[in-house]
Amino acid sequence: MTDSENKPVPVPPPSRTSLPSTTTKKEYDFFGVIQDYLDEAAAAANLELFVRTILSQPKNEIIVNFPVRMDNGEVKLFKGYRVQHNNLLGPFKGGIRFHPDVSLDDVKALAAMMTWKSALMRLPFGGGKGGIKFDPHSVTPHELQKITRRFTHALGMNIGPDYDIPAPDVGTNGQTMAWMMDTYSNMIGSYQKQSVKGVVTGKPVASGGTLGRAKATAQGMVFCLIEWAKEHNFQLEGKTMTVQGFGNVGSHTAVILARLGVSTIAVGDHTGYLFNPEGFNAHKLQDYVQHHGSIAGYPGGKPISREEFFATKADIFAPSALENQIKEAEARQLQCTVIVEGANGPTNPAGEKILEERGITILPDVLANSGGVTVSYYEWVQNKRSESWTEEEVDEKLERAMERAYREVSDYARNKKVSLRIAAYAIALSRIEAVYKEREIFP
Ligand SMILES: NC(=O)C1=CN([C@@H]2O[C@H](COP(=O)(O)OP(=O)(O)OC[C@H]3O[C@@H](n4cnc5c(N)ncnc54)[C@H](OP(=O)(O)O)[C@@H]3O)[C@@H](O)[C@H]2O)C=CC1
Ligand SMILES: O=C(O)CCC(=O)C(=O)O
Repeated sequence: MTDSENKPVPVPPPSRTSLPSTTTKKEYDFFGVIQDYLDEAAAAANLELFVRTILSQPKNEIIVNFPVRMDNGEVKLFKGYRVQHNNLLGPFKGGIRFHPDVSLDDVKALAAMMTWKSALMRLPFGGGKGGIKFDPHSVTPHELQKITRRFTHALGMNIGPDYDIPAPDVGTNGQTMAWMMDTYSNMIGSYQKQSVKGVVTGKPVASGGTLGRAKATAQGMVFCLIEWAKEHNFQLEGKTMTVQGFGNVGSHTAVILARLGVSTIAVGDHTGYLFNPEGFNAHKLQDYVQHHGSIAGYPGGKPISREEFFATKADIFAPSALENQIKEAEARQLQCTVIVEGANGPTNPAGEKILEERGITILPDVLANSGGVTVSYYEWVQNKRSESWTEEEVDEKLERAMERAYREVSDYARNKKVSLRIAAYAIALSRIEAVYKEREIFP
């Protein structure tokens, strides 16, 4: 094939402005960024315009306002979202975020990314995402439970084990999923009041969760990094890493990589950043965060500024907090060889351009963090079949899935001369397109 045959065919602009946003314009247009990647990947994959048009907006955007009586007797109104982007390949699937910055447009971006992730990983799922706009750190455990249950009740039949299956994301965890499952089961579960385990994934193991889901996103990132390292003769043992966000994804990444001889020398969360040139004891720090809620006050590191954190020389950077963290300034400061995106959308396009110019590799979110939804699928299958797989079985399956996905993305990127991110999007889009075409939805 000649280079000119490989060139993306220009296609007309998409219909992204056809539907107005229902939220006020934010400083960072996350959904717009995801649409720009969609355009770029659509051109690389020579995607039919009708497919791109369908995928440019979510199928359903659900907004619920629901009241909760707080511990002091006051009734507060909360705003929750569930965006169902696409369900061509299977039920809508994706996490639930509790965070003060949750907005409809951001949830739309995250829901679209779930559609690409599921397709890339060959899962029989589509994409969805949800959230509630509030700070889970600012309420009591009792209030948190009531907010979760009220939200689930407000969503009602908009979720379901064969329709739309939530999972944890920022600010939520296995406990949140157990409350959601219980509320849904009580609401829907027939006269026998059966547990509808498959309505959510990421549950605690005793409540029908799978072994290996808690660490799955991090484990998938590590498998992806190992594949990249093999391809580039990059010896992981003895390398250093910095991690932004020390919750589920960030802390497990540090713990798993520590076993492979990678030392985490700087970490950060919303309370600040810490540096330890000798390397943190990732296990101890994870334990500390689980008991104290953040890294603040951890005795094993020196407080540093955000700028110092980004300028810390380390071989690997694992952004594992929120979107739009690596902008132009951070991209210039970073001194790593490879970035493994645990967070969704941590690098903005301006930052990405600079990183590319500087020769820093990005293992993109839709590939690198797809271990979470992949193991969620394993959990859903176990729930359907009333099975319990061992952690080894789960890890082995995940390893094979990540190896295959990495190979496909890396080969595509090389052949088509596009970034790993655009390659991952393009592969996903082509799979979705093939199904739309086979089903001949516009006869
Ligand atoms: N959980 C999963 O299975 C998956 C998660 N992801 C993505 O990974 C990322 C992290 O998710 P997860 O680990 O589950 O969430 P958690 O809530 O467990 O952890 C989030 C971490 O990010 C930190 N953080 C929040 N805001 C900031 C900020 N402004 N600056 C620095 N740190 C901040 C939090 O700090 P603090 O606790 O102090 O607020 C916390 O340490 C998200 O982008 C999510 O979408 C992707 C795939 C799957
Ligand atoms: O496990 C899941 O279903 C969703 C994980 C998720 O929200 C994500 O990959 O961003």
